[in-house]
Amino acid sequence: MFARSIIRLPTTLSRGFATHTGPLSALPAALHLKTGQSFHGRSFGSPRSVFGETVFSTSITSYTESMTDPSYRGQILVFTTPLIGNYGVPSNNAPINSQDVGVVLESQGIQCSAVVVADVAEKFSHHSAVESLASWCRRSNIPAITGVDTRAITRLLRDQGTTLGRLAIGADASAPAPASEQYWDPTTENLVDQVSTKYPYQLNPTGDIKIAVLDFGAKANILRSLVRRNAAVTVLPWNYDFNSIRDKFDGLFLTNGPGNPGQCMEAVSILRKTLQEWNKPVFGICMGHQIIGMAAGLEAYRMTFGNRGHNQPVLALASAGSIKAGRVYVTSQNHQYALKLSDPFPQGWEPFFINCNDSSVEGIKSTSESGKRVWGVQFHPESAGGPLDTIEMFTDFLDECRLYKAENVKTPVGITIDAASFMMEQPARVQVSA
Ligand SMILES: NC(=O)CC[C@H](N)C(=O)O
Repeated sequence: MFARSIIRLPTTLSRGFATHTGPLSALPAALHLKTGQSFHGRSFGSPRSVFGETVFSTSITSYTESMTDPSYRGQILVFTTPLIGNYGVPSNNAPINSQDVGVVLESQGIQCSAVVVADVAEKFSHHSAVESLASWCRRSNIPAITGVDTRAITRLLRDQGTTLGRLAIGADASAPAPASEQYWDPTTENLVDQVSTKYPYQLNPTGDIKIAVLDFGAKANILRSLVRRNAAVTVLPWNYDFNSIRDKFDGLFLTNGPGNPGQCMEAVSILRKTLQEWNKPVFGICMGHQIIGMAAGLEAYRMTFGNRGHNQPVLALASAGSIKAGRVYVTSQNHQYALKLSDPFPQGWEPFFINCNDSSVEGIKSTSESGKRVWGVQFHPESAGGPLDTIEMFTDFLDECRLYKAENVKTPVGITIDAASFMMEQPARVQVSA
């Protein structure tokens, strides 16, 4: 349905651009859904078949960032934008310096299980591109399908909800679809444990404010956004006993992460204790926000098809820092779960943002009377990709940490974190994610 001619630039337009063509394989491919529907097309990635949870994203750009976002772990990612791959894939090697988080994209490599596109661009053109989407998928062992009607798939997923699927490649594509009990459900596993760092590590150790990060599968741009604002960041495994070392830090940050937050109850109990006994600022994004909410006494539930895209409008219900009550911010999102809007809200907490499309809870905060400084947002202020409407929330959080540190003489001003005193044995270079 999407004419192949739309990816052929007239020679006058393409002249002067570095354009490249990646040969596509002729292997057949099929996307099977557990609910019985199948879509047939051509393979352009690795020649292997996978199971996964089939989700769609409405983002029109940043396929490289989405595919490397660890929150997509276990998922077959359907792009609703018809032409994907036209600007290729950049090198993921960041220059080594003190503010380096080690990667250009959102983690070390592709995190989703597979990708589904209507029309993969065989030609790509961008000054930073080093390879085509097809070659990146093949090199990363990630299967991919093109030539399928992604509008029809998306309409199905919107009606029946996120659905377990199988991307079958080659001979598997012509074989019958798997029986419904054969579909693997990634949410039954603790995906966070697969992508969280196994060892603590530090970034920008000379920064002026010491922030601990509980890593549920951090997007690199969250770490960059903290480091670029001069935070000294210590990244900890998701279930690290933070309370045993919390006095070394001026603030705590909880990252995004894949799967069901119910798999992370260990982190919920650690945080519950932190919130009861510690008054320093705490900020969480997406999975981090869900963990904060659960520790505060709210319930998390699974949405029908979640929110994945870069144009989700959220209404601020309260003012804090750069955020003004009554304003609508356009946000980047990738989530399947959300916090339930309870009435009344747990004591000491209030809703912070609400989604303008589906009224889901998009943020919570501690009330000013509570004496706490805690925020969680369901959306991604760090973007990558998406709009930067709420990026200053990182500055707000670090400003609060600096203020608290300045006002409380008992905070560890001048204490140098002796990493060896609490870190496990670790390799020389620890990856941001598995
Ligand atoms: N981006 C995220 O952190 C996603 C959180 C959680 N895995 C969800 O789907 O709701």
